[in-house]
Formats: sequence, structure tokens, C-alpha cells
Amino acid sequence: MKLKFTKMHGAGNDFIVLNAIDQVINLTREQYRFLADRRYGIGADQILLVEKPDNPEVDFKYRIFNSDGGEVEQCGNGARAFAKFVTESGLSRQNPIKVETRVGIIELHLEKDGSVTVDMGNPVFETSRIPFLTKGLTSDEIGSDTIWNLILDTGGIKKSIPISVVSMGNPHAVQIVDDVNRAAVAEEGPLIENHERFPERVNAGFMEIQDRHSIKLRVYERGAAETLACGTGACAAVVSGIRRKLLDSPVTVKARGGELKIAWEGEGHNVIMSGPAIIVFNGEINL
Ligand SMILES: N[C@@H](CCC[C@H](N)C(=O)O)C(=O)O
Repeated sequence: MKLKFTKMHGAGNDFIVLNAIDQVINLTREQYRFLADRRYGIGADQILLVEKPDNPEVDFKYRIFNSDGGEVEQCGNGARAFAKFVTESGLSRQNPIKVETRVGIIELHLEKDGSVTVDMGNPVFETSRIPFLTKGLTSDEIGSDTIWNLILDTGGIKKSIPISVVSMGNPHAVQIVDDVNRAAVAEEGPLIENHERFPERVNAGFMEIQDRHSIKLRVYERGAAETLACGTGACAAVVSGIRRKLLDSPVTVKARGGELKIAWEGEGHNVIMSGPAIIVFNGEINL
């Protein structure tokens, strides 16, 4: 079976985009893993599937698979890539574009400078909706945020990590570090991702605050390990920084692969994300 694909990235977070409107796509978890494999396949952090919508009020449906083959709810950089893909491939002439995801409808605006702005919806803080199990865990209130003392077992040594938890449709645990380049992302990332208190696993963010309008961020992603940028991770980090009264909207998020702009006016408001979406090449692969 031959599959047409487009390779894209958003601030270095890379994607394989599959048009499931003009070709029949019904892949197994192993096939998604194969496509994402950087040695034996094409290579990507996530695979995005563009489909016809179930809901007649929107233009498309898009689905997201991590490089481990698991389907997930939301992807911020992927949403921008999706908007660029449907426009450049001639599937859409709309602007804004409304798209159905597993966690609801999001709206995407193509900007004149080639960037894409996405209304990412309302952040969710209720721990049961992350989901995050808090029984017996201590916490502190800072501003309007709750900081949980998550206990990590680092090779027999117990370490308490202060984290905020936020859902942007997908789960995030955000911690503040002094120097993001020296943060223990590779060591702590997988321990946080697979911590028993996160029954659906979690994306682990490491944020260095530079000033009230700028942060540096690295994210160890659920199902994809550390990526060069994470859109929903950027939204979660900024929301947590604003709630802790350390940041003011808008905030420039400097990831290793590029910059994103995040705006959030506080509780009850939607998070607005802007950033790049780049087509790298088109191809065909034998499955
Ligand atoms: N890279 C993404 C997030 C992709 C999904 C995430 N790994 C998860 O499992 O929730 C982004 O840009 O938001």
C-alpha cells in the first residue's frame, strides 16, 4: 500500500500529515510507530490525520498520534501545521478554519506573514479532569495556582518537585527551573510522564522565567520524549506563570526549535497561541 504524506514542522516540533479525505487510511498502532521512526520510517514527533468532519458546522476533523502510536486529544503546533496543510493543498479556502478535535472545536487564523494563530480554548485546572490523583499529597497556594509537591523516586532517592497541573485538552505538569539548559529533562521527564499519580500519563514542562513577558521552555512530551517545541506545553506554562503572578500576557515562549506567542487574559478566557507552520517536503511511502 502506498501512502502520500507531507512532512511539516512548527518551531521544530515535526509532523507527518496524512490526507485521509482523498486516500483511505486505516493504520495500526505499529504502522504509526513505523512512520514516526527516524531510522526505519519517515521520522516525526506526531502524525496528523486530516479527515472529513462528523459535525456539519466545522470544516474538518483532525486526529493526532504520538510517535509511540497512541492517539491523543490535542496538539498546538500540530493545529497550526494542519491549517497550513489544508490551505496549501487546496483542501480549504476558509480563513478562519474550524476544526473538530477529540476535545472539541478549535478555530485557526492564517496570518498575512505566514504564521497561524489558534484559539486553544479554556485551560482546565480541576485535578480530576487532568487527570491527577492528589490524595495524601501536600500543596501550596501561590497566586491563584495550586503547586503540588510531586514525589519522584530518582534511583532510590526521593525528590519533591513543585508542579502546577493544567489541561489544554491534554495533560501538563509544569515546573519552574533556574536554568532550562541545565534542567534534568532527560532524567525527570520520563519519571513525571509515567508517574502513578497521572493515570493517563502527562507532558512534563520545564520553564525558566526571563522576565514578565518571556520564558524559555523545554517539554518532555508524553509518547514522544523531548521535542524541540510543544504548543500546548507553551500554553500550559504561560497559564501557570500568570496564575502564579510571575508573568503578564502576552508572553514570548522560547523553545529550542523556535518561538511562540501566547496570550491569556485570565480565568474564563481562552488561550491564544501564534507561531510558525512550515511545509518541508511531500512524499510517498510503501507500507
Ligand atoms: N507537540 C504537541 C503535543 C502533542 C501531544 C502530546 N505529546 C500529548 O501526548 O498530549 C503540541 O504542540 O501541543
